[in-house]
Amino acid sequence: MSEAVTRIRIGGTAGTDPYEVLVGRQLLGELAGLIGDRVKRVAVIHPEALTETGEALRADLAGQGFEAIAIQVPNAEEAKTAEVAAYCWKALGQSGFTRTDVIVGVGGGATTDLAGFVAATWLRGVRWIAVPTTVLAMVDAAVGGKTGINTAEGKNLVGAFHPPAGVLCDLAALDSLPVHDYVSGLAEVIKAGFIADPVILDLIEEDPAAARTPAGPRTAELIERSIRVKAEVVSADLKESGLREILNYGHTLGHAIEKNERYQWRHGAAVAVGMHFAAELGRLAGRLDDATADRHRTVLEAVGLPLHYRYDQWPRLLETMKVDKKSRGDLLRFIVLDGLARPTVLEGPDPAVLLAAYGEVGQ
Ligand SMILES: NC(=O)c1ccc[n+]([C@@H]2O[C@H](COP(=O)([O-])OP(=O)(O)OC[C@H]3O[C@@H](n4cnc5c(N)ncnc54)[C@H](O)[C@@H]3O)[C@@H](O)[C@H]2O)c1
Ligand SMILES: O=C(O)C(=O)C[C@@H](O)[C@H](O)[C@H](O)COP(=O)(O)O
Ligand SMILES: [Zn+2]
Repeated sequence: MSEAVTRIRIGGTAGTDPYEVLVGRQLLGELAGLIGDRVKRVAVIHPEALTETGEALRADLAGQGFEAIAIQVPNAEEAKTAEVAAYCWKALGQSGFTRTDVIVGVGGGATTDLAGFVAATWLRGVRWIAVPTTVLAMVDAAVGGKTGINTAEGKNLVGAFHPPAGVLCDLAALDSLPVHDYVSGLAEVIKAGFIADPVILDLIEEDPAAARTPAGPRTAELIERSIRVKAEVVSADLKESGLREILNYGHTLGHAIEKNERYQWRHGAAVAVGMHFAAELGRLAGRLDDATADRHRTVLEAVGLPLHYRYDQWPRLLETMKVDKKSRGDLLRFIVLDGLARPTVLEGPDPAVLLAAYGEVGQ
């Protein structure tokens, strides 16, 4: 595993400020520099599971002269609610947080999505820094500026594009991550492999058991390659006017499953089932070759991600998918593959083809 720090630059086009994603170990020394020396207050937003880390960060920042507060939020999707955002706004208000102050979001993707959203909305936007602590947050959620919360009607329905000022991926954080959460993050790594960088798939297939652990010899490479895929896409299309939609591969069904499970499934697990569905859809629509479609099953299964979901839930899933963010009016739109690393949009597929694709996924 590489001990060097890798720096991946994002953005800097179309009027957005560029920033860097740092990948390595013992990166927290970089935090104060990113915050900047004219800043008075810092709020560290962290989940319950990372109480010690959040408090240690707060104390360290206080020791460096910042007025630092820690805001503890619930774990996982419980944090992505309007109520929790309001709780954070209250904490910021009570600490006199101004436009020049900075939010640090430390945690998994749910925490960084919330922290970024709070930063986007407080005083119409303050700077924020992401310190992702899961594979999924490092390779995807903390990178690219999509922030948001869920509502009763669906996933990520309220949010803003608000890129961070920097992202610190300290690989040491992954050592405490439960294996279930580690593996869930691999779904987005595999997504990056199918949509843009097949070397990722080769590396996982070489040794799937090693891919399931932070101690694996390819951990840093898998994470860095996935970040580079995301970096390239979001640098070209921050606000999803076109290209960025490819990052939604597997998410149309995945988000519907998450909602159907009342957010008790991990995002990555739902996206894994969603990618299996998208592969079958691509195959049945005559776009995707059999070998690449089959490869979805083998690679997802090899790392322990799910491929199937309840067959009887199809009508409910279909209703939810109709209001996916990629839909336009009554037109359902899916990201499918024309081949390996050739993502494209499939618009308005025949309902019979959709059902047949779900026939491969449903059990
Ligand atoms: N904004 C984006 O572009 C984007 C991209 C992908 C996913 N997401 C969002 O990310 C979320 C999923 O993120 P996730 O998979 O990281 O899950 P998560 O944030 O729900 O974290 C999973 C669990 O692990 C805990 N945890 C986090 N880091 C830990 C650590 N180092 N050690 C021990 N426990 C730790 C969390 O508190 C939580 O209980 C979803 O809400 C998804 O919608 C957003
Ligand atoms: O960054 C993006 O764009 C993505 O689509 C990445 C996804 O992995 C991520 O789950 C994202 O939050 C989904 O966005 P949404 O706009 O479909 O809610
Ligand atoms: Zn995702």
